[in-house]
Amino acid sequence: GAAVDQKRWTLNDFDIGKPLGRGKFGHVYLAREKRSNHIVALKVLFKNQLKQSQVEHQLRREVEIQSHLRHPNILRLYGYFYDQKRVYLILEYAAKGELYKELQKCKYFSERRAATYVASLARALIYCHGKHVIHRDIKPENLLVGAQGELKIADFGWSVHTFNRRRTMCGTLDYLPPEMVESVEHDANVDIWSLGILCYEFLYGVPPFEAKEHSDTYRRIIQVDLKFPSRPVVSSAAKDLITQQMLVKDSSQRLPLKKLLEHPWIVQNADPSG
Ligand SMILES: Cn1ncc2ncnc(NCCc3cnc(NC(=O)Nc4cccc(C(F)(F)F)c4)s3)c21
Repeated sequence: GAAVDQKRWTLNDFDIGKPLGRGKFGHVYLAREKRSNHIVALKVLFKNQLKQSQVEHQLRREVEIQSHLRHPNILRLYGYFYDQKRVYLILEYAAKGELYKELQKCKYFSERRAATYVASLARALIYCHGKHVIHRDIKPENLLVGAQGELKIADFGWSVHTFNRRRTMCGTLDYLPPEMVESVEHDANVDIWSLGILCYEFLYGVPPFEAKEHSDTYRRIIQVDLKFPSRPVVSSAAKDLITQQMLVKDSSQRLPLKKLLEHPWIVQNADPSG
């Protein structure tokens, strides 16, 4: 609630629990806010690393953007605080952890599970785009799973408000659409491309343009050099959605997210509760 946002937090307000994961800039811990017993995730970032990488402005933008986003499939950022050496992000705790670990464990997802996740992501992105926010870094590492198995998009460290579309390269290459790889102007349609990459990866266990060398991935993206392995067997409805509607080079020809939710493959396979 409002109280959570305005209060000046300090580390003393929390009991720190087990580590949940480690990122490039710091670790994430399970934590409990002492007064409310509210369980949260606490991401600890080291100021000197943020300074070295000149990303402080991105962090401020993330906190600003996230403070206005409220959606069941978007991980909440409740607030932040800092001390001498560190910045702390107070985050919603996703009890079932990182989606990519689940994907590694079961190699690939069923069409029902993949469609359910894609529909949840589409609803979250429709909500973000409605607020002129594009995430730009939709990949399994940024997807978490809540206690009821629901998907949560996390880490808006690369998100921007669409009025200032930036051209910097961001995140891993695998999920970037041609217009970002060619670093031309880009808009909310970049997230539809990334959702197409994710849909492919949910169904096959690997992203479609994966290659040993960056230069090969780059070329495969630009050429939309898409191949479907013969195993696992995937319905033609799913393949049509990916090839005809999402991984389309001309960003204006990609299926609008609202239409995606009406696509037969989604309607027939996605669990409506998300
Ligand atoms: C692993 N795990 N398991 C359960 C669980 N529950 C909740 N959270 C978890 N993990 C944390 C997920 C994150 C959410 N938001 C983030 N935001 C961020 O990391 N931002 C950020 C960092 C460094 C630099 C920049 C900058 F400056 F470049 F912008 C921005 S990380 C969990």
